[in-house]
Amino acid sequence: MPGITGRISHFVANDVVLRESKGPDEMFEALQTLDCGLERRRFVTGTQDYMQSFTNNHGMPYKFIASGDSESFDGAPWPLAETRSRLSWAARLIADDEAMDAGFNELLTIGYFGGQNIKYHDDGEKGLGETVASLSLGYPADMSFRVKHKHWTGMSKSGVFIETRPLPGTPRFEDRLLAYGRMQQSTVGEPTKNSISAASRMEKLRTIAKTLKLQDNVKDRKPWLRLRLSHGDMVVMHGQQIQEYLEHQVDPTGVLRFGLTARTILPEHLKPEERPSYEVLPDDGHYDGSGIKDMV
Ligand SMILES: O=C(O)CCC(=O)C(=O)O
Repeated sequence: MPGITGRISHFVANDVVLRESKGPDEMFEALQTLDCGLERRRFVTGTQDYMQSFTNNHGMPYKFIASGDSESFDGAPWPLAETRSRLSWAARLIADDEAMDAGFNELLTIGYFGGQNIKYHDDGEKGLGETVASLSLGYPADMSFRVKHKHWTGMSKSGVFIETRPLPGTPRFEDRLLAYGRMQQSTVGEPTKNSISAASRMEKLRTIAKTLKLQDNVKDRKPWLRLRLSHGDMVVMHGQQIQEYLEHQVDPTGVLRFGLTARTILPEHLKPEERPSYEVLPDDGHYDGSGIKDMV
């Protein structure tokens, strides 16, 4: 993606993948018959509202927008460990680094029924690894990515110029890039030739937003990327900047879909009381894509 270090990869399932043993067809069937403990959970934001869709979480706890306990992969319905293994395999192909050696340690399952969806958000919470992958089962869905509000307009909602490199294609890109470069050269600290106080820096950032006539106008902000996720497809998002600059939403097109998303929760970011009582072992790596390799 222009200006962003990172990759979004779409793995399109073919008939071999769909029909293989423990593949998406069997998983979809099983998720409808096994008790997966899907439930509507409350948002963690203090409201008493429930999320529309039905969720559960396995492996390390994920401090998601919805509250609720996490459960061990041991004893979980088989499609969940199978999904973890497939997503870890896909992510290793994209993220060729040690961080993926143990595979993902967390899996969030979302069941979407008639008309439910997940609105724009990012998966860049503190304490997450920089690779996130998901598997789609059931009705197709549209996954859309768009530039976040502040990165689109170039300023915060209170009118302060933001100090991150602008993305090509966003309003006033050239001017913002120049202003960004200049601001990078001045530091906050003891007054020196290049240094200014925090208060005058803030004032300067407001002035830049006004001078550049940045507008809090997002009507031209169309999705930058739209993927039609069919049954069995996987998506791997790799790179912290994808989550920093972009947000995504997922809109199922039919009455029943499961979206299973795996992440790496960095244990050092969990408080002792947040750690699970069970051990989350590395993924056993049993899925190796051999069904597809055998075709070639
Ligand atoms: O349903 C999906 O495919 C993805 C859900 C999602 O965006 C998330 O868990 O962050």
